[in-house]
Amino acid sequence: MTRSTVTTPPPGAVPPETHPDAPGPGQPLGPHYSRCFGCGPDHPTGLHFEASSPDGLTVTAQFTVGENHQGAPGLAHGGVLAAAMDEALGSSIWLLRKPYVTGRLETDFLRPVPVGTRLFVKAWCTGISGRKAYLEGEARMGAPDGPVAVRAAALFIEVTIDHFVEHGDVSGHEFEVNP
Ligand SMILES: CCCCCCCCCCCC(=O)SCCNC(=O)CCNC(=O)[C@H](O)C(C)(C)COP(=O)(O)OP(=O)(O)OC[C@H]1O[C@@H](n2cnc3c(N)ncnc32)[C@H](O)[C@@H]1OP(=O)(O)O
Repeated sequence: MTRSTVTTPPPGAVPPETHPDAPGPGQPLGPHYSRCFGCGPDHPTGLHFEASSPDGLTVTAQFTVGENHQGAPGLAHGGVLAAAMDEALGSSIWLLRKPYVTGRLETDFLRPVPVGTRLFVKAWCTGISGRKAYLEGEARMGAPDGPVAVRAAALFIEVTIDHFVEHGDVSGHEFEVNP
């Protein structure tokens, strides 16, 4: 995909290190918040991601594009697909068990995605530099080796828990700080 320097690891970036508390290979990652649009089982129209990590560094996830995810009639909305990429990328950096938020998200939309399509999403970290994490991902149609519909690259920024306490509403909610 066409990439900006903002989402490309700079010289000196180091590889990510999976936290020992992260789920083991093949174990489901589970939702970080029950009402998250990406992974929450209690979100009425969300993506209901089913995610795991085959190797402790990559995240693979699946969801089916539904009626509530349309832009043009019968086709997935690009913003929903971008949200799916954001969720997968955020899930992969949460394997480090440090809180990060999306600073920049770049997406290439390569194919239209009809309603009913099962999307196979994959995301991984390409490097860490200080508070900055560099991530890439892709979504394939119908199978893990199906045609690529979306590619993404992102810069995530490490924050403290205070970010969520100060800006969000964490009262009465059970959540993990990142997907
Ligand atoms: C309760 C439920 C919980 C759980 C909720 C979890 C939900 C997770 C869902 C998936 C993830 C998301 O969508 S998260 C939601 C979407 N994202 C957000 O809401 C983030 C909103 N933005 C921010 O809060 C802020 O801008 C931050 C934290 C990203 C950065 O602010 P900061 O902490 O003051 O840091 P700052 O000095 O500005 O930036 C640090 C370094 O990063 C660079 N940098 C920062 N942003 C960018 C950028 N867009 N493009 C390029 N570079 C950038 C700066 O140049 C700087 O580089 P240098 O000078 O050091 O070289």
